[in-house]
Amino acid sequence: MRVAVLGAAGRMGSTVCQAVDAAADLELVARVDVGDDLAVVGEAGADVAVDFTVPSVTEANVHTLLDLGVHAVVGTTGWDDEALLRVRRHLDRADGIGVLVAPNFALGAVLAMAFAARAARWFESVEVVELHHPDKVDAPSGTARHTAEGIARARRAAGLGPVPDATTQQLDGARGAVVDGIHVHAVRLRGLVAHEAILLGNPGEQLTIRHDSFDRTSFMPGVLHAVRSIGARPGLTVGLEHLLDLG
Ligand SMILES: NC(=O)c1ccc[n+]([C@@H]2O[C@H](COP(=O)([O-])OP(=O)(O)OC[C@H]3O[C@@H](n4cnc5c(N)ncnc54)[C@H](O)[C@@H]3O)[C@@H](O)[C@H]2O)c1
Ligand SMILES: O=C(O)C1=N[C@H](C(=O)O)CCC1
Repeated sequence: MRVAVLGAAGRMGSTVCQAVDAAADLELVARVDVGDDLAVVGEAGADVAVDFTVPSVTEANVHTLLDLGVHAVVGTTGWDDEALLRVRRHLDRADGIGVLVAPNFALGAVLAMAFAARAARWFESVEVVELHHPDKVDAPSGTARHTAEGIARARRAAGLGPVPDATTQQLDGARGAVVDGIHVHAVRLRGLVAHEAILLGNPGEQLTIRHDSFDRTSFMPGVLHAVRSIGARPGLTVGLEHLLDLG
């Protein structure tokens, strides 16, 4: 399978290039970064392109890949519902092409999100804390947003109301961001890579579900699994969990 990497000079993109190069069944045919014409992806005959660029350009990259007839595995975060809908509509005109947008490719992170959604209905309170390196451009993380959305969906399905919060006087930002009614807090600290803790609270107890990525190699098995799988998944898929049999 022929693979192109967009954002190839970046922290994730360079790691993906190494992982693809090391895979016997995959061939790295194009490394794309700022200033490069995406046409090279088609000229190189890529079957799949992996996008680890920046939030401001990733949607445009995906539309170009669809025009080239290339499947896309997208790890870049910052996606909102409107952008996903535009890609979904473009896919209606791109027969057989698959796009996966996944905020986190680490198996442990995907499991942590699934565990949090399963636990959510049993707890009065839930908040999400994400912790990353200070070179990250977006906050909160795509993983935290996806986590909060899954928790909120589970709480709604169980008929739960809003999480309790008596705050009426605060400094701006003190309660973090709010994603679907779930408070999300972002820490940026030198020495960190990617970490998330989901805090679920009831009278007299707390359940903490935590995932840590200490190295970007943690994301690679998920990325390669997606590269190998996307050709059989036409349309838009959001979240690596849909490519895993989590039971
Ligand atoms: N899904 C996951 O598992 C996962 C894991 C880590 C990071 N991420 C996300 O991936 C993205 C990249 O993270 P990073 O740490 O590698 O960032 P980075 O800044 O190290 O890398 C981004 C790369 O994209 C390049 N780039 C910018 N504009 C471009 C364009 N128009 N075309 C091609 N390349 C372009 C930059 O020059 C840079 O080399 C972020 O959105 C981050 O949140 C996702
Ligand atoms: O390093 C980053 O940037 C990461 N971004 C993703 C996110 O925003 O959730 C995944 C974790 C690492």
